[in-house]
Amino acid sequence: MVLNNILKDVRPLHIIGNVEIEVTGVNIDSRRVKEGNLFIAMKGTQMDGHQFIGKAIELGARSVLCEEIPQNPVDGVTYIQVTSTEDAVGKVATQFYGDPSKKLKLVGVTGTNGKTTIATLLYNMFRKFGYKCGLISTVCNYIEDEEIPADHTTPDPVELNFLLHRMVEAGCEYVFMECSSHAIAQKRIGGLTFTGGIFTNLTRDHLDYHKTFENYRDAKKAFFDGLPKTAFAITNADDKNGMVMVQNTKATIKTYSTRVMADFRAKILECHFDGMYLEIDGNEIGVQFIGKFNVSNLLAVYSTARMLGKKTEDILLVMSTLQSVNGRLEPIRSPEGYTAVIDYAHTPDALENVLNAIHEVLNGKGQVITVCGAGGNRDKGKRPLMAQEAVKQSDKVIITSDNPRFEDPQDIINDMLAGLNAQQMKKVISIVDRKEAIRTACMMAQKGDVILIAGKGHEDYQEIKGVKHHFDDKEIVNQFIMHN
Ligand SMILES: CC(=O)N[C@H]1[C@@H](OP(=O)(O)OP(=O)(O)OC[C@H]2O[C@@H](n3ccc(=O)[nH]c3=O)[C@H](O)[C@@H]2O)O[C@H](CO)[C@@H](O)[C@@H]1O[C@H](C)C(=O)N[C@@H](C)C(=O)N[C@H](CCC(=O)O)C(=O)O
Ligand SMILES: Nc1ncnc2c1ncn2[C@@H]1O[C@H](COP(=O)(O)OP(=O)(O)OP(=O)(O)O)[C@@H](O)[C@H]1O
Ligand SMILES: N[C@H](CCC[C@H](N)C(=O)O)C(=O)O
Ligand SMILES: [Mg+2]
Repeated sequence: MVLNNILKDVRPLHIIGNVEIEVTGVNIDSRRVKEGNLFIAMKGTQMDGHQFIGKAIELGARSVLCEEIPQNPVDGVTYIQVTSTEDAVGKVATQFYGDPSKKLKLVGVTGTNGKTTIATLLYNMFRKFGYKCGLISTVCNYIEDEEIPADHTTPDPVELNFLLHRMVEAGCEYVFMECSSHAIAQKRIGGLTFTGGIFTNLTRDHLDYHKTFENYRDAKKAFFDGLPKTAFAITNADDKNGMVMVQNTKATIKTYSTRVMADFRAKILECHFDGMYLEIDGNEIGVQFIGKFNVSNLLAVYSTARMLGKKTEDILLVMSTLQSVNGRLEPIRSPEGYTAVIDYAHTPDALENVLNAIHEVLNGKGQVITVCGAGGNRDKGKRPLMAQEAVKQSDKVIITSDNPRFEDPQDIINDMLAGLNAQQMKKVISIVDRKEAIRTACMMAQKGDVILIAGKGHEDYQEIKGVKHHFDDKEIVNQFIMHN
């Protein structure tokens, strides 16, 4: 593609060189540059991409998009200077890949918890309707049946547009994607055209990155501010920030709620270990999910399907066949009669909700043993709060490691323990080795008890000092259950 065409939506401050050259690819990482690529220099949180311009040219970049043109420009290389490469990158990637989001019905999901659940359930539902679909999520990306491993919840703009382009080529009509707050703040979704957006909820997370709750909220809100008039914005009226999210959007606003008046409503009629009976918009339906928060998730799915033109009866029929998403409230029954539940809860709010869900079903008939930790190099403020939530609704708590990343695992555990008083500490033991912690929980559990293993869900690794070691909560539980 010709460079000038890729630059259609950006406003260059200054250009050196020829813009009529052919571009073979767009790249934000010098290490991946190939002959004829356009290299975009991004100012990151760790490094400044401008320092890699020379390296990118050595590897074959023939054009460079940057905020500062280097002092000694190389002959034969085209330099385009813009005010913000972060602003430009999405627009450039979109053009390079033929504006794929315009050829798809793209729906984005944002909020602290529930994004993966909702996006995955929508993808499963629309495939059951018979459409070709794509999914962009924390667990894995999909182009129809093809699995593409995910590094991030939301990929960088180049990878994202490449994925969407491949989805167009594969004939996909609908794509459901998670929009993380990092991705919105870093404009990874810049240049995309959304058919609709969904807001789940807002509780504390990622304050290490966003610094204040208000910044975090505004990052999420920016997604709705950017939706076009033709799109829909579906928001959770039960969340304190539900209406804040959509107050400046141009899109058509729809609300969902399990508590107050809203466009789409649901309530729980009955609740068992195998599922719930719900009333959605006046219709009764059995679903294979437990937990109040899953009613909100299912309602968000229902509202979206309605906004995408599907009929109530068709939606409910498919909804009753949907099953829990990998690592989200996934039960494993032991022969001794206790149940281990694997869940990805890694925020105080998610822990509270998942424990609520367990108690709703347990109904006082067994003990709850919780195994949890907190991730390293992430929001430290949530650690004591997570320990408090675990203790509040458990009979025993084993505090252990999650992904320590570059921190000392014992320091993270100490941060968690610092949230507890002497009385609460009586319920708690700490075991740094996560495998040992899970084994201990399995040994403690009696018939009728529930072990909650929280924080890692679908993850099949433990990240220690930059290395991902194979580690799968589900695999480990199954091992101990077999050998007991
Ligand atoms: C804090 C954060 O979001 N960081 C992301 C950001 O990295 P960064 O800004 O720190 O980049 P950097 O390392 O400083 O490098 C700056 C630029 O120089 C380039 N570079 C760097 C080195 C080199 O040799 N050559 C080169 O060209 C880089 O490609 C980059 O363009 O941009 C990078 C490229 O897109 C991402 O890989 C990186 O994700 C890091 C690994 C990360 O852990 N991100 C997490 C926190 C994240 O984004 N999580 C959210 C989900 C959170 C949730 O909701 O739960 C997600 O969407 O996954
Ligand atoms: N609507 C909800 N409200 C509160 N908690 C929820 C909700 N949905 C799911 N959870 C809890 O949060 C955990 C993560 O759910 P999910 O993976 O769907 O969220 P996410 O928004 O994709 O998270 P991430 O930001 O890590 O990608 C689940 O394991 C569950 O414990
Ligand atoms: N997307 C989240 C996932 C957290 C999962 C938890 N296991 C942890 O490592 O903290 C993050 O990167 O913060
Ligand atoms: Mg997710």
